[in-house]
Amino acid sequence: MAPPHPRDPSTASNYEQVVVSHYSLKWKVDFEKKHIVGDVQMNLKVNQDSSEIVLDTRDLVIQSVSLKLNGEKVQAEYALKDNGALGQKLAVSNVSLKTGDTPVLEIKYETSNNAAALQFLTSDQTTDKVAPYLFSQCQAINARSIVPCMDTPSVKSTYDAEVCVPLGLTCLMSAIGQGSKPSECGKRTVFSFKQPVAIPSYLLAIVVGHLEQKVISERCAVWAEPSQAEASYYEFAETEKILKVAEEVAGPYVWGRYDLVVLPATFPFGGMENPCLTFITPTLLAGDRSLVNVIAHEISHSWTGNLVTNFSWEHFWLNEGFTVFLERKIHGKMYGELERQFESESGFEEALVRTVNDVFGPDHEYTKLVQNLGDADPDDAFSSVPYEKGSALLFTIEQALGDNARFEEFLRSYIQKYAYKTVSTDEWKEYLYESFSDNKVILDNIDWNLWLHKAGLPPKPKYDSTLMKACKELAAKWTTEGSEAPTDGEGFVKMSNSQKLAVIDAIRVNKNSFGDRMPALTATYKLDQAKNAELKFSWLMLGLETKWTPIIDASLAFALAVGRMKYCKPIYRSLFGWSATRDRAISQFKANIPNMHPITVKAIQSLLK
Ligand SMILES: CC/C=C\C/C=C\C[C@@H](O)/C=C/C=C/C=C\[C@@H](O)CCCC(=O)O
Ligand SMILES: [Zn+2]
Repeated sequence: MAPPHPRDPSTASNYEQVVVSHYSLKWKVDFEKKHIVGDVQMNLKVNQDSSEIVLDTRDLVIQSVSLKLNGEKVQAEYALKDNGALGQKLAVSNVSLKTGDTPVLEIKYETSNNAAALQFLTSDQTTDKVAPYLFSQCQAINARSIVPCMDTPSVKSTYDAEVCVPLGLTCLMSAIGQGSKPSECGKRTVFSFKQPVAIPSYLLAIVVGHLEQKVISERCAVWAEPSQAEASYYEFAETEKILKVAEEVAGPYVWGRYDLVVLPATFPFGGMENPCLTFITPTLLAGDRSLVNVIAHEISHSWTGNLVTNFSWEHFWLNEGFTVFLERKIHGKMYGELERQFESESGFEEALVRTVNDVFGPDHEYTKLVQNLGDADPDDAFSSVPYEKGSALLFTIEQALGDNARFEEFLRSYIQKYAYKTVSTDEWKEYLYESFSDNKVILDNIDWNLWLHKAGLPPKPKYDSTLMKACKELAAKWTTEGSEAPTDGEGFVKMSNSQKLAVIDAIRVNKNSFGDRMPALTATYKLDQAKNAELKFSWLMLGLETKWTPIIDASLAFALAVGRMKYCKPIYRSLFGWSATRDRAISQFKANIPNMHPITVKAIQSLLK
């Protein structure tokens, strides 16, 4: 038997005694004051006798708290107490709750105007500049800044919501829309939602803005500001097709709708798997569908993450490593096994090796697969390690077992077993051993302690390098001293976008022998005109790493325009670390703080410490 769960360290809630089964939200979005005025009713279930209910909050102004048991109001006291990096805990005390009780707790509150989960944008800060905009990002522990809650992935609850927004704006949530009606005063619109599948708090999400919908299929649509609607529709037209392949791999899709919303450029991530409504960065609008792998990733979360959820953020790799693995399984089905092998090897070399060796260093705690977060903010530990080390572990196990079809069968049964639940690393491992009891010797050969609990790089899995070989050979022509660099772009032009990226990344790895070839590389491959954000980013980084001064303006401009942290964080890190650019970069960053997402500001500020 897997050992009992250690407590989730990132929540103050007493979820072992009491859980929230349902949240009923009434929100009024106030763009003038940049806050939400909220009323939440929580249906609780008492699992162990308790004299208190403890919730997570962050910067909330609590106006009233009332508790009812069997429809009768009960006397309760409440107090807010500082909880360090985890916010403030709200304890409702002096109550007598018995196992089996189902009390209802109602809290009226307001969010602060620097709520960690929210970015309010003025009209001028949006793409179309016609209306203000609001979006949320609750993962990992920011839901507590928009609603008092049990902010732990180990508690799953259904929710419904009524959200009152200014007339003319559209409100979307991580739920199924139930329509809208004019508010009582007629000056606003009230949108209603229901999420009938129990979700962890980090999947609560809201967007309010001037949005247009483009229908992709019966269950899929894309939402965007009108000027980006057509381009978004083109870019993500394959969503239904990907969803169908995902169902073949992972099982039936249980969430009803799968919509996308293309957010403003300040959105800090590539995508966020909010149920029924994935949030997407506009940096995916490459014009040629070349970055649609992010959609396969977010779709995969509909099973790994949203249905089978990591027990705590210490087991985040169970969300992300599995999702990357599934994303590449889907690509393998769509574009062939060689493509899956190539993407897996690229992920290992470009993301994992770089993060472990260059960003953290091989002894760093955050390079471990299973984390020991203690009272640290889980956001601080976020990196590509759980994504790539996690998926490399699954790749290694699949290869060792030597039967891909059976391993896929195992994935489906794992999803079925833990659907609607949470899972820890020990539970997953125990189920793996149970499923492959006839292959125990093979599993025992895996160095579990090294993979799960040691810092640094794991052994590199054996990939089929057919597609990677061509990239490395082309890159070598640029980095072999004494050899003649290519003078035409022919070989490069014929490659897929991900291969092009692998070429530039391989040059970055061997940049010390690249010399002064940056102008020639840029001109030969027209890299200064790249529309694909991944390629553009890699080109900028190569320029910065080789201290090519013409790259400075383009890098500053990219970091200013793009709030996706995957890009702006390494660019700022590099600019801050180069004496020729440090002062300019710091003043650009500081001047831009009012336009930036609070999560991104915090991340860039940490580079300056
Ligand atoms: C070990 C770390 C434990 C927990 C961290 C959990 C969440 C971190 C938080 O900062 C939120 C992350 C959200 C990520 C959303 C999407 C990613 O897949 C994007 C990856 C980067 C990108 O493509 O832009
Ligand atoms: Zn993900």
